[in-house]
Amino acid sequence: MSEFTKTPGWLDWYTGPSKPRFQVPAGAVDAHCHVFGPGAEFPYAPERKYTPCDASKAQLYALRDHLGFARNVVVQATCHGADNRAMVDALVHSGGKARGVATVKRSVTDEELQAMHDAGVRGVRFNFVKRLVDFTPKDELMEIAARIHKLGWHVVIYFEAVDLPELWDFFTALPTTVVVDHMGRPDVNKPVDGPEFELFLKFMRQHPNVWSKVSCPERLSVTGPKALNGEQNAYTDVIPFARRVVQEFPDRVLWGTDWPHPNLKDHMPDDGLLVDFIPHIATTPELQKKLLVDNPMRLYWPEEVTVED
Ligand SMILES: O=C(O)c1cc(C(=O)O)oc(=O)c1
Repeated sequence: MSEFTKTPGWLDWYTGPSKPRFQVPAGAVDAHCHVFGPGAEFPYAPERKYTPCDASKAQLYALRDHLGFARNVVVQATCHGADNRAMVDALVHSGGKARGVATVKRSVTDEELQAMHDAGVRGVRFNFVKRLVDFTPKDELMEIAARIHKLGWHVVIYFEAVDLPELWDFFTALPTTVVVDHMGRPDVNKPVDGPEFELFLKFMRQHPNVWSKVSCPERLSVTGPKALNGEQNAYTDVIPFARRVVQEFPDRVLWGTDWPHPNLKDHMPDDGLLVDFIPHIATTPELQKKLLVDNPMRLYWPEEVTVED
């Protein structure tokens, strides 16, 4: 029994997801998902801002198989702080089918970084969403970025669209590949060709080292409809934003389920229907293969990618 009590109102992940109608290409990667604990084995961090339900590696990998994916990228969830044991445990029990993104402090040693690398970690996450984490000084983050750069890792950044102007100089000074979580959380009430999203597109246009996850429509959508009850046209208000990014930057986009969907307040999506969202944003087989196979393989399993000449 876990000693942890979930945050009031916590929504658990959806049990019994539907089988997607959209068949993902062979070798597809779910490039953004998490494990939570289980808390009895991997305690949640004292500094966490929420206490989730448990979501184990076995449950994650069962979902992977059910949805037709081949691999996962497990991103350290903020409820585990900089204690990466649950995520690393998931990687080492994946049979080489999972890579990870860690959260580290400046005090992390080179030996610890190397051990994480050996387990399959290939990036660190810098989080600027105030409801999720306390502020880490930018000079500390820059120091971490310089160290992980030497390992060939990248930086994953999570922030809200309104904060991009303030964070611009820091982000554009990062020496690594930079992967933006959930398209920088655009306000989809605003126009797709308005100044806020234009700034994000400019960020990607001017900086070829910046990639984006076109994930989390269930989090960004205001008007839905929700991915529930067989809905094949879910989250239509998010489609123009994600489609725009996929079309303009087809070689720098990633997709992930975001399972087990931390902190959703309104509904918990059927993950099978979330997969059916993909062809609405990557509209051709070529774009789908880049999004789901070629791009994540290049970033996370480059040693398996054969370069065609
Ligand atoms: O928006 C969120 O609440 C959220 C939280 C986390 C996390 O707690 O790590 O990760 C995500 O990708 C999204």
